[in-house]
This record gives sequence, structure tokens and C-alpha cells, in this order.
Amino acid sequence: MQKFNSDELAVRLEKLQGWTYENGSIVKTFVFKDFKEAFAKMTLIAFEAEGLNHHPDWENVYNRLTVRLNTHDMGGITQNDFDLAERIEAITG
Ligand SMILES: C[C@H](O)[C@H](O)[C@H]1CNC2=NC(N)=NC(=O)C2=N1
Repeated sequence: MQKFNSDELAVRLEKLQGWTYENGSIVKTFVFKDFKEAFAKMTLIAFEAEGLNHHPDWENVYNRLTVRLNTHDMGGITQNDFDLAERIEAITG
């Protein structure tokens, strides 16, 4: 598993909605109806992350969830991060 360079990142980010590259991670902030919805989505994401063995760096404040993805083991962004981002997009719709 190789980490992507900036060109490879840009191509892949274009395929996702609302994700940006910030300080070594791909990042997206979600705003949900309320805390219950945010936490329900986090629970679904958690199971996907566990299934992929690839886990987010995330922050939840009430109905807002910021997700940061990077591959610690590679010190950069890899396909694993995009795989999880795609699962997150499917869950958050
Ligand atoms: C030992 C365990 O498989 C590794 O630490 C996995 C777990 N989840 C992970 N999650 C993320 N985001 N990056 C990793 O490099 C990573 N590695």
C-alpha cells in the first residue's frame, strides 16, 4: 500500500463530495439534524471502520461531525482512506 502524491490525491478527491486535503488528512465536516442522528451515523461508521481495520480521527460536537482520515502506518493518504471515505459517503448519503 503506497501513499498518494498530490496529483493522485487531487484526482481521487474530485470523485468525492466535500472532502478536502488538510494537514496530512482528507477531511469532511457533516451537519446532522441533532445529536442522536450524528451519533447514530458515527456508530454505523465505526462498524465500517472496524471491518476495514482503518479508523477515523474524528470530533463530534452535538450535531456536527468532523472526520479526518489518514494512514498512520504510512504517514500519508492511501487507498484505505478513500475506501473508508466512500463507506462514510454511503452512510451519510
Ligand atoms: C495494528 C492495526 O491494524 C493498525 O494500527 C491499523 C488500525 N487502524 C488504522 N487506522 C488508520 N487510520 N491508519 C492506520 O494506519 C491504521 N492501522
